[in-house]
Amino acid sequence: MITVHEALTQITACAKNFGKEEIPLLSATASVLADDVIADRDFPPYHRVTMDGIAINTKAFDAGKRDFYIENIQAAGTPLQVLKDDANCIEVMTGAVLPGGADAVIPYEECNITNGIATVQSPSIRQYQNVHLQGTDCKKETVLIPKDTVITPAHIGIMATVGLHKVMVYKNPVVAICSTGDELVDIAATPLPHQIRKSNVYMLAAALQQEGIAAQLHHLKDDKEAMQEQLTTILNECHVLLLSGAVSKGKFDYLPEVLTSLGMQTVFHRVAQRPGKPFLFGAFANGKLVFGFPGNPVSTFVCYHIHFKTWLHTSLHRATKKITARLEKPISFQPKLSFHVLVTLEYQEGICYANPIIGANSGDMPSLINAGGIITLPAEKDTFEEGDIFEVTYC
Ligand SMILES: Nc1nc2c(c(=O)[nH]1)N[C@H]1C(S)=C(S)[C@@H](COP(=O)(O)OP(=O)(O)OC[C@H]3O[C@@H](n4cnc5c(N)ncnc54)[C@H](O)[C@@H]3O)O[C@H]1N2
Ligand code: MOO
Repeated sequence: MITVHEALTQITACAKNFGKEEIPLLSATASVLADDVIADRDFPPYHRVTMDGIAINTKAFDAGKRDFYIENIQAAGTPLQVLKDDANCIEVMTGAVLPGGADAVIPYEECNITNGIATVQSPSIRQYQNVHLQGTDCKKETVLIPKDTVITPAHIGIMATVGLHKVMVYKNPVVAICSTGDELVDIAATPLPHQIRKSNVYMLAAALQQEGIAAQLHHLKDDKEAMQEQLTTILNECHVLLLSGAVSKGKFDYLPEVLTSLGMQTVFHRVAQRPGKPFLFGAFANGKLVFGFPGNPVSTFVCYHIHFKTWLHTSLHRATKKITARLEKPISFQPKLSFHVLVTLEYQEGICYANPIIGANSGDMPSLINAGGIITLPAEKDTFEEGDIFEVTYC
């Protein structure tokens, strides 16, 4: 049985490049940028007026002039005007181009305007006051957002400002999710006493939605031939297959055998971890991958977040969001396995505290309700103290 570290190394080595694609700007949030976003012009692109008022030449003010004849009005969105006489002024609006010949803006609050003359009341002024000078935020051709950045709404705004109505992002893999097991019924059905609803696949589909991936859901019967047929079709239509269940030692856990008969090479089966010990990872010669998560809901959930997300994020050049937190309660754990502990996360006075959620077992779906993250405790130790600091994977 391999360690979690070895499993993650093998999974990372199977990271794939699914190419790039251009998508509409408004569909790009949460995708990963595949090209740098470059400033198409200076920011701001012209000397931008930042207060409504009058634009004057400071030399006239310094020479003692206070009464300025108003030549014209420069509204935002109108072409550049030029002072005909440096002793005059032009009324200007916020967002307008600073008129040629002017080098300061005096807000209306500091002027008196009567009969077309603006009398400046400010005791002193500064050159370029209330002017956002061209190129001071950044120059044309600057890399504004480097590739490999996860796109946020703020980035959408920046891309809109440089005129990108389409964005080059890394292409997501096509993911199929299969539930397995004859005890599982549709979520809309009323289960018989010996049945349960196939909740795990919805949990996986929802987690993938957070990555911007719409996965296809399927169900495999506990029947070898039917499984073989269905898997052949499903594998033809996806890059990666996520399975929940049928990977342990049960009499009807045919999946590993069926997948092998279809040509899958087992990269590893069983990892020294709890939950998720029977986790299966396989690869086909054509590059298609299989993540076989153990069916218990917490196992499926943890294997997705610890293992699949590592593969997905490496493939998509995306960093997995992690923080460090302090253990709020001591934990003891006997078997020599890495222990993935679900935790709640809470901030107190700026420090993040991780409170372990010790569920009944990995079939305890409700233990996921308050889970904010997962801490992976190393197999080499069995006691972990309150206050110990660990890296947390968000979930
Ligand atoms: N003899 C052994 N038995 C088991 C071992 C072992 O090493 N030796 N490992 C145990 C561990 S650990 C786990 S985890 C489970 C994993 O078993 P499978 O991956 O084969 O999963 P199933 O038996 O199909 O299901 C387990 C459990 O989860 C429920 N389940 C399955 N799929 C779904 C779904 N889509 N939605 C909701 N619930 C699901 C299923 O009904 C079972 O209750 O094996 C142990 N046994
Ligand atoms: O791994 Mo099983 O994952 O302990 O329930």
